[in-house]
Amino acid sequence: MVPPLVLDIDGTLTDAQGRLDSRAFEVLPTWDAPVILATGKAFPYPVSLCHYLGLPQTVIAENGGVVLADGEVTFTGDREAAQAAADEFVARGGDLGWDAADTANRWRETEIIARLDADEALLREVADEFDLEVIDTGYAYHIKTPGVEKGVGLERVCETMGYDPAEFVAVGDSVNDASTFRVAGRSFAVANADDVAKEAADTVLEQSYMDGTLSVLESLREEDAA
Ligand SMILES: O=C(O)COP(=O)(O)O
Ligand SMILES: [Mg+2]
Repeated sequence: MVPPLVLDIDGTLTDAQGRLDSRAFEVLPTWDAPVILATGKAFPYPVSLCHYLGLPQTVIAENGGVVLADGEVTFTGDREAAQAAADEFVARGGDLGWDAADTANRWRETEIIARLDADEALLREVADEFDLEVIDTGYAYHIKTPGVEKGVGLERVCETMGYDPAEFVAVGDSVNDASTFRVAGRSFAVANADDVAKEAADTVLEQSYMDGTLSVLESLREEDAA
């Protein structure tokens, strides 16, 4: 049997331009074990990706703030505090880089994000005053509740569905994947990963983006066939 997978989306299933790599449609629907998408993106993104991949909807969104397993959704993280911090950031002259109607925050339930060209020092200063943290995934700044992490989300999925986290193989590219790497049995950082992810991973891959991810999946299939 191939092992179950927990996969990051941006930087891991995408290309360098952030587009989903079409090879995901070949390899993931035919994977003969659970595939969990674990992302910093808002809830609708991984849900729709599962839908169009033809995968059961088991997702970790908003860096662990939202978990869907066995049809049950759980939310952790203080959205109101994140919103208050974001409002304060704007009141002090900061710019999140999106307006209220933007899809980046519109469906976000447990945290708020800012574009990477936002004033990072001010964002961190304000977040700190609200007992929140800021993480930089390479795709956005996330203003979030400390302790809400993808790895905790994976543990929740496993509790709900009766899986063992140690059986999972994780692939990811950034700081928000480090917690997943600690919980999963085996972990791989793609070559484009940031230093935190590379440090946390068991193995740093030679190839970037979906090329790296596919190299893991191919070797897992080879191990299974051996
Ligand atoms: O939402 C982000 O900032 C990054 O998303 P990811 O966790 O799928 O890489
Ligand atoms: Mg990523």
